[in-house]
Amino acid sequence: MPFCPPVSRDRIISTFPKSYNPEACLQMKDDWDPKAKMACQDRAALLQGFDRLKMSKVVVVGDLNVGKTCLINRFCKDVFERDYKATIGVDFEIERFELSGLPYSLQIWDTAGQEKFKCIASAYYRGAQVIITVFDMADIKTLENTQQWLSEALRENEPNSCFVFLVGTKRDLLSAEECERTERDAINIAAEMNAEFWSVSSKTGENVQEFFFRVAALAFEDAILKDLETEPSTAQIGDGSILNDTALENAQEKQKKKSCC
Ligand SMILES: Nc1nc2c(ncn2[C@@H]2O[C@H](COP(=O)(O)OP(=O)(O)OP(=O)(O)O)[C@@H](O)[C@H]2O)c(=O)[nH]1
Repeated sequence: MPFCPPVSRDRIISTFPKSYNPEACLQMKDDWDPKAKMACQDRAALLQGFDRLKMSKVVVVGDLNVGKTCLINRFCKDVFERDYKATIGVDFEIERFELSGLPYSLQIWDTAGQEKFKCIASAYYRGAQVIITVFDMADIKTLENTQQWLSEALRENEPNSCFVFLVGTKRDLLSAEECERTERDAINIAAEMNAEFWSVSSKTGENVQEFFFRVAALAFEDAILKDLETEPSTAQIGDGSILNDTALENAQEKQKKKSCC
């Protein structure tokens, strides 16, 4: 099995993360899908699915200056940069988690919002499991543009293959009333986009970790369920049947050969 260093304690997700607002969420449930849960509990499912389960691609899009880079940096590095530095083309971070006892990573792509870099950035939309469309809660025009950003990102991906999130940043700049009004508008747009809505501040860190944990949990569970659909042998193992030692050794042997190749 490939070497995998331990995940830091604050990236261990053991319970299913809640949505920000039940009016605009992608899943109402408060626990993992039972099938996915069983597959995770099974050591053989870990070994067989390791290659494909380890990483999901997340693409972050939205107008320039809305706070995409700050959102990613707050989560991945716990820093906030006050001065604006435009992203040139794309950049990415890899963030490692442990979910239900399994290692899992998000590859988070930060794309440029500036028009002149759009053609470079859009080349990286393909193969996304998650699309995060970002707007600035203090600049309502940027909310109106999110649907355009989403359709451009979706165009590069298979239909119904992506989870979509709509994230409002800079909530620290708004009064409670302004925040409520903007969130109401955003929830309506999220419904049209079939997206889950979150309202965050990268400056204060409010809701940032909760948001990315939610992204990781939904993408991870989806990856496991898709894996069970495409590989019936894994599904059988995931049914909870107890493996005997020979079956487990065979699975380990198979995994060794895969990593070797
Ligand atoms: N007050 C406040 N300012 C923020 C927040 N997030 C970002 N900013 C500021 O907004 C500006 C733009 O942030 P970026 O993260 O660079 O914006 P971007 O969307 O990545 O911009 P492009 O790279 O051009 O696409 C910076 O000056 C940040 O300091 C926030 O939550 N609160």
